[in-house]
Amino acid sequence: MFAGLSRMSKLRPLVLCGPSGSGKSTLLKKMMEDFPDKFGFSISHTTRKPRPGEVDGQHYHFTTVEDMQKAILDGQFIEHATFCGNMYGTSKAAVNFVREQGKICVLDIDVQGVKQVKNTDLDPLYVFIKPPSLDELKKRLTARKTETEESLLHRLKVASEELDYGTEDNFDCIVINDNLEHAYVQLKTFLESQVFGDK
Ligand SMILES: Nc1ncnc2c1ncn2[C@@H]1O[C@H](COP(=O)(O)OP(=O)(O)OP(=O)(O)O)[C@@H](O)[C@H]1O
Repeated sequence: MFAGLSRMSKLRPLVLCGPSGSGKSTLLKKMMEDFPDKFGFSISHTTRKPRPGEVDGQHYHFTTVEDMQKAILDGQFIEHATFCGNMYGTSKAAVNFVREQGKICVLDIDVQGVKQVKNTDLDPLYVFIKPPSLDELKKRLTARKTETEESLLHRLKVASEELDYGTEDNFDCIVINDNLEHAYVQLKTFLESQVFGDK
C-alpha cells in the first residue's frame, strides 16, 4: 500500500498554461516525441454532441448538461468551462486513470482553469508558456492562419490579461518561447529536475 502510494506521489500532474498562440501545442509535441512513455492525457467530458468518427470514452466522455452539472456540484471535476454553449471539463477520475497507468497527466488549460485547479487537492506542477511579446504573439497567430480578425483580437485581449497572471508566484516554471529550441531546453530542464525527479 505504501509502496503504491509513494510511486503514485511521484506522478504529479503537469499543468501547461499560456495564452493562445504562446506555443503550448508546439512544445507539448516536442515533449511527447522526446518522452513518449512518460506522459498521458486525461479524457475530458463534454456536453457537445460527438462529431463523426469521435468515440465516447476515447476522444471525450460525452455527457448531458444535467449529468455534468450534477457531477460538478458533487465535486467530481477539477476544472470546467463553457465554450460556444457547450460545457467541457476534466474529472478527477480521468486524471487518476492516467496516474494509475504510471504516467504523468498533462493538463493543457487556460488561466481560469489553473485558478480552479488551485482550489483542488490535485497538487500538480505548473508551467506557464510566455510569448516574447504581444506583438510577436499577434504575428504567430496571424501566420497560423486559424483566426478571423475578430477571434484574433479576442485572443490578444485575453492574452494580455493572462500574461499578468503568468508570474513566478503562480507558476513553478516560466518558459519564454522566443526561440523554440531555447524554450524547449528550458522546459526539458524543468521536467528533468522537477517532474521526473519529483520527490
Ligand atoms: N518559438 C517559436 N517561434 C516561432 N513560431 C512559433 C514558436 N513557437 C510556436 N510557434 C508557432 O506559433 C503558432 C502558435 O503556436 P501553438 O499553436 O503551439 O500555440 P498554442 O499555445 O498551443 O495555441 P492555442 O492555445 O491557440 O492552441 C504556431 O503556428 C507555431 O508553429
